[in-house]
Amino acid sequence: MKVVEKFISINGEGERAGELAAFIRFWGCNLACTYCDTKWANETSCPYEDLSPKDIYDYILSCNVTNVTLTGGEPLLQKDMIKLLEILLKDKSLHIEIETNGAVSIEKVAKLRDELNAYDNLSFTMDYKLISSGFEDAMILENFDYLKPVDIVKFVCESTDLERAAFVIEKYKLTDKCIVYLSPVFGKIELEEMVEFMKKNCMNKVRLQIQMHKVIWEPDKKGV
Ligand SMILES: C[S@@+](CC[C@H](N)C(=O)[O-])C[C@H]1O[C@@H](n2cnc3c(N)ncnc32)[C@H](O)[C@@H]1O
Ligand SMILES: Nc1nc2[nH]cc(C(=O)O)c2c(=O)[nH]1
Ligand code: SF4
Ligand SMILES: [Mg+2]
Repeated sequence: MKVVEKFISINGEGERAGELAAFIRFWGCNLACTYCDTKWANETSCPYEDLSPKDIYDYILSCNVTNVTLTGGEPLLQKDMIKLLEILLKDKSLHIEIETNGAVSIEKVAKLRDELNAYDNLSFTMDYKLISSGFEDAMILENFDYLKPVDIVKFVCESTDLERAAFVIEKYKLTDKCIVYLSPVFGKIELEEMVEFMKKNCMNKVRLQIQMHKVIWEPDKKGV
């Protein structure tokens, strides 16, 4: 599997924000979002380590942390992802979070989670890419069918995206299915504007979420 960086940090996003996690960042993506903060990881010239699922599990064990974030790039493009998850899910002490872009089917992973009844050990944080990303047309809407209450759908927004985010949340009744986040494209929208929008649109059960690691460290620092 193509790994461009691996590190321990606090998780800056998601349900376990603030908790320590081992991060595995995989190389390559099928999208090229305008705002992507890890474009470097998607470049053909980006160096990577070729690690087996077992190598990755051994690294995770060596970290001595129980949360694991699989990210990228787009982690679900890695051909051994199911093998990796089969190994990780045998270890009931781990909680695995998969950051995915909504443009790759989550069906196989979701079905593995069903088979293993592993809802306490695996969750998706899936983006719904909005207009400003340039990739709304790539969204696979069937992915919504596989989401469970432990999962997150995240809408990363600029000002021009807010109305569309509210529309999609309502149309697919996402707050009834899973956790829903609105998150700013870093530095591109005032947080106050997002809160005012949430108030005006009575966005109950939707949460504003900020990338904590960009507050703690320089926003483009790698490995944190
Ligand atoms: C780098 S992506 C990797 C995982 C997957 N490719 C995806 O897009 O979900 C991880 C998360 O960072 C978010 N992200 C990327 N660039 C961002 C930015 N400039 N501001 C806020 N969030 C950003 C993405 O929307 C996604 O939720
Ligand atoms: N600290 C920290 N938390 C994160 N949560 C999700 C991340 C990601 O890049 O997907 C990330 C990241 O890059 N750093
Ligand atoms: S899908 Fe994720 S990794 Fe790919 S370009 Fe968009 S934000 Fe970056
Ligand atoms: Mg990141």
